[in-house]
Amino acid sequence: MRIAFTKMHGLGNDFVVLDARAAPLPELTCTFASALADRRTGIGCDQLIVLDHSSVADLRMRIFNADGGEVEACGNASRAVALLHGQPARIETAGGLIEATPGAAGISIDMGEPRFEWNAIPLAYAMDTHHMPVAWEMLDQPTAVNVGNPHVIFFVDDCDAVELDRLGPEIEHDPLFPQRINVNVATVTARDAVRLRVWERGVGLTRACGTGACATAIGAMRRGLVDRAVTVTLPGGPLRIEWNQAGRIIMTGPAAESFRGTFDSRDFGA
Ligand SMILES: N[C@@H](CCC[C@H](N)C(=O)O)C(=O)O
Repeated sequence: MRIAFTKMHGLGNDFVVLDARAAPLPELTCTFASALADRRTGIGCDQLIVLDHSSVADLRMRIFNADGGEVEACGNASRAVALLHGQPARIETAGGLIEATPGAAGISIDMGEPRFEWNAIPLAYAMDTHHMPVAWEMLDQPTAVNVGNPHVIFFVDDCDAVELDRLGPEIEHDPLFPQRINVNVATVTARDAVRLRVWERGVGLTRACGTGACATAIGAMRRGLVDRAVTVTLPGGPLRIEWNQAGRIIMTGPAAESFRGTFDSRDFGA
């Protein structure tokens, strides 16, 4: 079966986007998703995004990490999908309904409300999620936030100095996190500015993580380290994050289309 795809990215966090509304797709197995995402033998991406019809929104977005696992939310892909669809757009995800509108500095996404309860992160057992009494070497007392998907955030003096490629996988797979976790290391540089690096669950180090930026901004606001609107600068560039009066997270930033193509599904085990 020949399948059309669009290659897109948000700040270098890249996606292969398939549209099940345009033509039928093969079964979306873990093997198929990870084969497509493989940068040596596949098309290569951080996430496979599949669009489909929705009965509650304008469209539905399914998200598969590079390891093939299906997950609930992806901030950067939300902007990419909104760019493809046009805004305003209401997008159904496994993590909840999100809304995209055109913003002065790119596309704004209402990512919904953050959750902080230990079993909403989720953690394996009850614990204070604001200052978690845990440590992995020099990374200690993180905060945990669920913004549709699970994040743990460590505030450090210099996030560039953290060996995230070594500690990220260890923390991601710690039994404390029954659904695994996205690992964020952040440095607050001003009341409205944060630097961030992310080890993404099911992917590894990425150029940018939209939900990581949201979770980190909320974690920093909750600790009183920053004001209610901040610029979070990732290796791929900046995102503006606001926690508005209604308690909702608004993420604003760019998205871009890279190229379009087709592939034969049999080349990827489907
Ligand atoms: N790159 C994304 C996050 C994708 C999902 C994440 N790896 C997870 O497993 O939850 C973003 O921009 O938010």
